Amino acid sequence: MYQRLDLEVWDGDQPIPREELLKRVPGKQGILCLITEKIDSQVLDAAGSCLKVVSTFSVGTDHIDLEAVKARGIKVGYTPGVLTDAVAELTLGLTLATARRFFQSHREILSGGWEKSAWSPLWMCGKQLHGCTVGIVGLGRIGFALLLRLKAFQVKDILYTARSPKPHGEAEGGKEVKFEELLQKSDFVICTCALTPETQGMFDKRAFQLMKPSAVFINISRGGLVNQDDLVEALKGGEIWGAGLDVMTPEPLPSHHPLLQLANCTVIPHIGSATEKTRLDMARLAAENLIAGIKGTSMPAQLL
Ligand SMILES: O=CC(=O)O
Repeated sequence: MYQRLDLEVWDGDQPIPREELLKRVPGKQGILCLITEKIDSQVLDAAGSCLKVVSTFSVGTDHIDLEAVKARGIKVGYTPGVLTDAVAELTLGLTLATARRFFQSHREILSGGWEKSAWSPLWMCGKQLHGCTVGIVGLGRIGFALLLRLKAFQVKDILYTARSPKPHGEAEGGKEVKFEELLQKSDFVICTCALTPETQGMFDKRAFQLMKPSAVFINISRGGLVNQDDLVEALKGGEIWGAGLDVMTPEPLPSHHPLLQLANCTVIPHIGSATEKTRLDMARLAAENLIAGIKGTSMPAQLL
């Protein structure tokens, strides 16, 4: 039995402006949003009592006020699973790009630095994964997919933190430790955990001071996990060796931002899940969640 759904689509190049969103949501039964839209009480109230579902085109849901949604009995769909492999691959790529100074090396070619130094034994030296200890903060789907990939690099140890027991992490050779121990022992600290009120700002001055001065810090999760001023200081002061960021605050990062002035910081523009296949799979899943939420049938990926 077919049911007709009327769609109102924002197809601007930029995210929908807040005012426009507030103007368009009244009376809608479902909202399909991106991470660029803050879905809070104001939006939910503007939508009104017809609203049955918020379907986000993302695995992260920190842009949605989940308490406010829950209080109104509205369902939430998201896109876990379909992006795990793309993000795990990107994480590995960013780790290598940071540790082996890909972008810095490229800039050296463009600026004539290579012609000056030629091939020389210590020029552009970085860090290698082989034989190292890697710490994964948050062994969710993406953290675990990363763990599996890291094994192929023959790292020495893989440590991880997790909110609940992760026997599959141990079974694949990882070791669960406390956050502080992970920071102290890891040559690479890779953050893959969700942004929640508990994890907000967890990478602060104290965390960077606990890390080895030779440590590489990677964040592919959310910028809000990091106290960015503390990170800039840690990179400038040599408290850690380098950082690779796919996420930061704010996004987009202004082109004059201090993080972009640091030779030991590799920054890419939140492209973790950006492969053609993955973005299509996310689109399909978000649409299926939306339709199921409106029809009241079971959603393929329901968070609430
Ligand atoms: O950051 C992207 C996502 O949460 O899917």
